[in-house]
Amino acid sequence: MMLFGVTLLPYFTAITSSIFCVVLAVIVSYYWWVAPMVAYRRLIRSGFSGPAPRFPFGNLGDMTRKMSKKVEVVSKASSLISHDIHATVSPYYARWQRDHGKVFVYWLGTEPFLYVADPEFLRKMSSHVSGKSWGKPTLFKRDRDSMFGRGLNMVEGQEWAVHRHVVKPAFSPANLKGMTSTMVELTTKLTDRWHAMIKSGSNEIDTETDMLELSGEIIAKTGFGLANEKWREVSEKLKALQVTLYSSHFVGVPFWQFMTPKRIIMSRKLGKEIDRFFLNVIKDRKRKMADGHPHTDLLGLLLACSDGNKGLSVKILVDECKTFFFGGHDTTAVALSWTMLCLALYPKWQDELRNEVKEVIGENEIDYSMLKGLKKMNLVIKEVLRLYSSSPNAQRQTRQEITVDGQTIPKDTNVWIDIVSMHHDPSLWGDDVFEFKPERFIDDPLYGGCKHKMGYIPFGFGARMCVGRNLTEAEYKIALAVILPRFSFSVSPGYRHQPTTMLTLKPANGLPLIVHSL
Ligand code: HEM
Repeated sequence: MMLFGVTLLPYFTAITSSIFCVVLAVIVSYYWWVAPMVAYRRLIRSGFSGPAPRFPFGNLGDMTRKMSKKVEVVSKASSLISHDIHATVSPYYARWQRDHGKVFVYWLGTEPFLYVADPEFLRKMSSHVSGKSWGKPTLFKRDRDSMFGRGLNMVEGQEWAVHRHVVKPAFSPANLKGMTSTMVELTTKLTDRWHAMIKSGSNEIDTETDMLELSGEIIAKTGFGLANEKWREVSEKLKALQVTLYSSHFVGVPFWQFMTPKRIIMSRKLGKEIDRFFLNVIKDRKRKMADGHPHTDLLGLLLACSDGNKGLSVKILVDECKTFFFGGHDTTAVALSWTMLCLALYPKWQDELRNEVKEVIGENEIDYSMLKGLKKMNLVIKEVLRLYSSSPNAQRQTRQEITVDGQTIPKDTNVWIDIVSMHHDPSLWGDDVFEFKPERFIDDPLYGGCKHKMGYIPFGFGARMCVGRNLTEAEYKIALAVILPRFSFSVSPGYRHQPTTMLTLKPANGLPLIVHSL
């Protein structure tokens, strides 16, 4: 392009690039600064306070700094193990609570979150919101896409209602009854291995690893009909993905993906491999179903709903498989692991449960209908899930403006509900809050004497409450009913008590126990 003999192309290119940069800068600053700041100011004007954020890291600096100074509750003698774990698991929340109360605003990068550890506030906030009207934080949907995609725990609105309706029957008593013999068979296989190890002179067992393996195999066989050892491969990949996703301290910071490229590449790679695995599982099952194979397990139910125009797409089927495979084994495995620890710490309860199993089941084959007779075991599950909630928090995003006692929570606000904090709050549970006391659930089976009904929520709350809780109960009781009559166990001197959050609440240093055959 020429004007008065001068070529205009370089000017034109420079002007276009400048306009492009200005527009990009406006979009970026609007998206990452102006919009979150507007939402933040509305929360502050409504009376919420919180630690001061620093652009672009928000409060991540404090969170990672305090994380590295995390108190380590180390134990050589089991009497030194403390169940007062909130300040160990989330030291920053414990500290901010002291300064700002049980409801405050903090920032993950440029995303403000409303932190809630006050059950009355939670009740008021959620009382007029249906399951369909809750969202999930966009930040996590994006970050955890390779793990959950658009699986049940991440979707919302009508899509959530459809998914939930499809998967619910998989956890019906009739289906759980059908899974019992597989659960017994797999736990017995594990105990045979323990007997062999003990015979060969090695009686220290990493219970966490074994519980993960057990519940992985159970969900693989009962939920997806995977008859071979292939599930181990996907279980390993999901574990690696979990570690990869938790390896970044920059979640929520603009362009943070570029700060941790290895993490992004690794999580995408693992995500794709897991997708491929489940795609093959789905194809295989479709072939079998065409040959008349029954389909009452989770995968069968999902596939039965995938036919026709309104059915779940193959992509969503894969996402649900990932969601349930991960959700179905990690949570139950850690619940079983913490239970083994507590029973090792309190031999009185170990004996009581062992005697109960002998009374209720005796020499008979375990049948699903017998499980409800394990009443003391019920008390123990509840107390373990109070002290060591497998799911340490729940998250929501508001899809409508909500007002609580005159304070407005704007639409699209991220909400972080700290379950561990509420389960360890002396003002809700009394002076014995840090004691392991399953008997607190005898007179009050649902809430264990908690002063507020929303103060005990190991499986979440409202219509989005955990869909797999009956499966957990069955698996948990069957595993203990097989293990307890065969073994006694105590805490290994090598155990270092350090619960930590990695999506679920895990023992950071494994869970070695000393196991003896009975
Ligand atoms: C000890 C065991 C378990 C615990 C403590 C647990 C805890 C939770 C919690 C706290 C939530 C969030 C609820 C909310 O946002 O209000 C949840 C949701 C969920 N859980 Fe579990 N869970 C366990 C076992 C399982 C199992 C065995 C499965 C599947 C086989 C499962 C699948 C899910 C799914 C799919 C959701 C999302 C539900 C929805 O959004 O509608 N969970 N769970």
